[in-house]
Amino acid sequence: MRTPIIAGNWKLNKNPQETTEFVNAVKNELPKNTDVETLICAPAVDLPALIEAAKGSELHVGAENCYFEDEGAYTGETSPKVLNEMGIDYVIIGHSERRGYFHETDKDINKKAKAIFANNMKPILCCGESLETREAGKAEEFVEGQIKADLEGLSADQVSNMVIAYEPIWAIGTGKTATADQAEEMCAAIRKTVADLYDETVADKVRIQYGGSVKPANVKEIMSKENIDGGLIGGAALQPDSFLQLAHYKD
Ligand SMILES: O=C[C@H](O)COP(=O)(O)O
Repeated sequence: MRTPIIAGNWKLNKNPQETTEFVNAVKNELPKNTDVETLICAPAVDLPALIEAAKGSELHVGAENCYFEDEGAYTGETSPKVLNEMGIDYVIIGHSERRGYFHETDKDINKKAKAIFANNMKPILCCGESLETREAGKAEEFVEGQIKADLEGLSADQVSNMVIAYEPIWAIGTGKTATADQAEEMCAAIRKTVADLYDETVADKVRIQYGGSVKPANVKEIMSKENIDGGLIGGAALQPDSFLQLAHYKD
């Protein structure tokens, strides 16, 4: 039985004070972790405020990115070792905005996944195709390639415990959601890729989220699909009311 995970990805939004205000507004209203796991992934500068405000609540805390080295001469990067020491649970890797704007490759993403596990945190691995790739009928093939490259060398136990987020680029921040059936079809294909690379047990355990214009109005239908175990949500996770509605999609 996979526990659903509703995660906010704040991207480059909010300062530490706004972070504290958000968490204080939601923390006593969240579902029990055993029912629906909730998570906020915030910019690195907001993480101390996020961790402090979330203490003792059901809310998990995550980073939006990290580097693959723990320390050294890497100006401007964020250490996975320090994220773990701070109390971070999850780190997003491979978001299409990082692949696109910051030229991150599957090799970088694979190294980051290994560094995150080495530091006792869990990666949320994003994958997803462009509109052009989808219209060429190559979405499954493209995402399968990303998954194979990004998971290379990870153990069955590691993959069982991570999260994969399917985020079609054409649905991010555009208001254009993939239909629940399109999202389910791709999440099922990702689970099959994991089964082919590992086995059915691993595929059955790994949690797969959908991301791309998820909002309170469509979350229930998306979450009703067999292979969708959660949402990775940008815009609709910025306001406490909206985040709480997403977290309580079962009610
Ligand atoms: O990581 C989150 C996704 O990029 C989705 O963003 P969005 O919910 O604003 O479309």
